[in-house]
Amino acid sequence: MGEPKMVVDILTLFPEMFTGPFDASIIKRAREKGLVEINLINIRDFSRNKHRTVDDTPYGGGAGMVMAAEPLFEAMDWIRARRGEPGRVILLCPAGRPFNQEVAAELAREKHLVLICGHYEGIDERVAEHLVTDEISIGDYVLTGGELPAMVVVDAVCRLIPGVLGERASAQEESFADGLLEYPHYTRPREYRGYRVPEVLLSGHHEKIRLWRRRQSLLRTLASRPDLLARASLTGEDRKILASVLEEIKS
Ligand SMILES: Nc1nonc1C(=O)N[C@@H]1CC[C@H](O)C1
Repeated sequence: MGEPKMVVDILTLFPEMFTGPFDASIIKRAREKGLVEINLINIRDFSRNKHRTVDDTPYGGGAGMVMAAEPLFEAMDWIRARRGEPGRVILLCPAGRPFNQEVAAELAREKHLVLICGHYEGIDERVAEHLVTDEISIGDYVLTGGELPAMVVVDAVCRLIPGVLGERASAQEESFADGLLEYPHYTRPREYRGYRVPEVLLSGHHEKIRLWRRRQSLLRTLASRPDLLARASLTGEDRKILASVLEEIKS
């Protein structure tokens, strides 16, 4: 097995949270194929006191606990000693850059990512100031820890690594790559409880099917995410399809 295409070191207090998602399906296969190496590193192993504490009360008072800097600095020293300077050191937090497909594609080009999963009220600011290169948020809500966000980021990034999805990469990538939502998918049977598959998909007419799918992507994006449509890279054909859709709506 050659060098993995990507190494992800995850600093977490709960490594056991990751066994399920990373030992199944596509991520599992990517690891077995040696396309990605995921190392779960327990922050508590780098605590330098006999009670193995990793948090403490906040300076300035206030409720809750703060994750201490020392174990994270020590863990980063250990990572650097083993594998050199990571490409990115990512802190998952609500204040971070909103995670999306573009960010996933950017991270998928890196050789070595470190993800830091926070807990408690937050992490000593010296970690963000002196260790972190990127703060990323998976959405505007507050979770109990950074582990689920880390799984989301790893999932979205790993599937973009060449060879992970194999030949199945196509459709989802194409549609999101140009910023549109996916067209609807159908499989056997042709009719189920009276619900039929659109005739065009049974026609074997590839050009009609391509056009129908593109129209569906445009319609869905227009209806659910007009903001994406405004930013999407549309072709002349797309604009014609949209014009005809808007005509139909008006009539
Ligand atoms: N939304 C998010 N996207 O990334 N991370 C989060 C998030 O809610 N993190 C928690 C906040 C306090 C605790 O430290 C962990």
